[in-house]
Amino acid sequence: MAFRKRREALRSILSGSACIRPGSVYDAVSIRIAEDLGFELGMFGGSVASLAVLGDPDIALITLTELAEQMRRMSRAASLPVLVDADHGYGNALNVRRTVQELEAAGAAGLTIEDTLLPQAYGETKTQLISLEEGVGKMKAALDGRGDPSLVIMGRTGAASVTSIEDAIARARAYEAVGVDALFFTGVKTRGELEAIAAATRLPIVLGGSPEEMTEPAYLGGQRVRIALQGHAPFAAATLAVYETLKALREGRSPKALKGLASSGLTGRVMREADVKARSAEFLGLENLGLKN
Ligand SMILES: O=C([O-])CC(=O)C(=O)O
Ligand SMILES: [Mg+2]
Repeated sequence: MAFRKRREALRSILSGSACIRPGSVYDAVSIRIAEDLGFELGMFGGSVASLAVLGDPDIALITLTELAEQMRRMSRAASLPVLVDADHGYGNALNVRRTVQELEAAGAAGLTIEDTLLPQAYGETKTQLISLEEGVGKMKAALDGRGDPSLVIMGRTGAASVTSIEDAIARARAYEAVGVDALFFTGVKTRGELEAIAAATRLPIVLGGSPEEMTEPAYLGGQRVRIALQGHAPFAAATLAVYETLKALREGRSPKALKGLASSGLTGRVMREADVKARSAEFLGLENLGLKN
């Protein structure tokens, strides 16, 4: 699927009336699995990008080049539209513009730019925000960096849990006014807060994590929430699986006695083996490569 089609698919989620749950993806294998399971959208979180690429926590150590390269690998592996968490845009507003260009070229369907001060400032233990004015400059730069008008640009704020709901609303309205496509909120804790946000804004809403009282899709859809994240359990599951497998091997279990491994059928699907087989027959003159379907 051409990148534009992926972006249009994300746009149609945003302009619809339902709230969807994206699949958390972080590499070529996870995006193919999410695509095969019928997810409408992949979410490439900054936290899992950092884990998958560096094995490090989410503290803005990953570089734009590393993030974009991982996105490019996913874009090649599958055609599922992906929303990328582009953190603070890897610097000031001029860096944001470059970030948008790189992620667009890497095939992202959409991306978020947030107003968190990153990396963490010296001596500050709590999350800090940049000013509303600087946030607006970043959103304008993001829109200016877009070459394909179908690329979705979301303004993201965590103000709800850092300063106040009023501040989150003021920031969202300012980002809305400069032309972002959607508003992404983290730290919204109650239905009352979400309803205040929905009443004061007009763009589609994306929620990055929602507490128990806000998980009902019909309720969320009614508040203009079009995408609600649900964490990054797949990465945690994969980590445990690798841990348990290596531990069992280290303890002397024979590879044949291991549990919880992907079947050859599942591995073959993930590798798109049937396609490889067909291409090998056509281009290499190999009718039987011995590949399993
Ligand atoms: O975007 C998300 O999925 C939430 C987030 O900030 C991260 O995981 O880094
Ligand atoms: Mg993040």
